[in-house]
Amino acid sequence: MASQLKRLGLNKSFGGFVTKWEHFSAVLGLTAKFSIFMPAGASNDARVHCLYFLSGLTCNEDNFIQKAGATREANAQHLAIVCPDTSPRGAGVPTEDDNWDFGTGAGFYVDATTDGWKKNYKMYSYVTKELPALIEENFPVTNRKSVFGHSMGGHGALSLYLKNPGLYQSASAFSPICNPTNCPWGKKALSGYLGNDEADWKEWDSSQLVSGFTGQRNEILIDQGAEDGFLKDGQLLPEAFAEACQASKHPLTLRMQEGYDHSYFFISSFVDDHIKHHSSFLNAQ
Ligand SMILES: N[C@@H](CCC(=O)N[C@@H](CSC=O)C(=O)NCC(=O)O)C(=O)O
Repeated sequence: MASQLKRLGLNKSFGGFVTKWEHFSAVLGLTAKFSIFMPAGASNDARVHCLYFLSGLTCNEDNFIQKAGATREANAQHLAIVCPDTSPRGAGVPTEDDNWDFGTGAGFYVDATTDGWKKNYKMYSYVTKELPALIEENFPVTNRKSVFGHSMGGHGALSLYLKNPGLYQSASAFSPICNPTNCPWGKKALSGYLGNDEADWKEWDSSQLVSGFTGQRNEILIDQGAEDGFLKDGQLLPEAFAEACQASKHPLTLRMQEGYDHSYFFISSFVDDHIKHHSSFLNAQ
């Protein structure tokens, strides 16, 4: 194991292992943490494909791996799961801890360009470039990967997949922020990280990116709780993404799940379906 990684935790789960790590991120300019699940039997002679899970507002590298109950099915499908943090920590921007939906815990998986934020808030480059390189160098994984996420992380999963044709085999999301240029969370984050020119926001909005996607149009799976308060508040806008997919002929399964909310009770109820969805693409060859 390369010396740039410091192990912070180790737990056995369904035959595999969850470990937690700290490293210095050159992209973020700060120490960063991530969790990773490695299924039983993974080794340098038996490398496994990798799922990246992007968490939502207020989360860190622990929420999904501890609360979603994903390790049983990941072990069964012989898939690793990597869970990065949701923002840089301790960047020292004066207002970064003032809001739960902007700044710390709310990096939105973009590369910031505005003064104050642009030095450290580079979660897009961290998740798409630096972290996979680190994982592929230090763990028994292939470079074949897929991405999924929740809420802000659902926006991250869809936008990273659509912005990087061929990088990910598949994408899925739980209650994603589908159209950030048109909802309060998204407008706040995109104006704060990118500035007030709305033309600059479009390249981070999945509902606008889907028409220009040049990769293989593999089916996207979205689960959305019908009783989700953030859906009712107009933060998620799944109908905008469904319309964009229909116009672009991008295959989409959008499941409205009766009675479910925005929580990890909802995520854990359907997480096995998402892991099987990704396995059908990742393990197809
Ligand atoms: N009161 C909540 C509000 C924040 C919240 O609901 N965060 C969600 C993601 S919302 C969109 O990105 C979440 O995943 N929370 C963590 C959890 O473990 O449930 C709060 O302060 O958590």
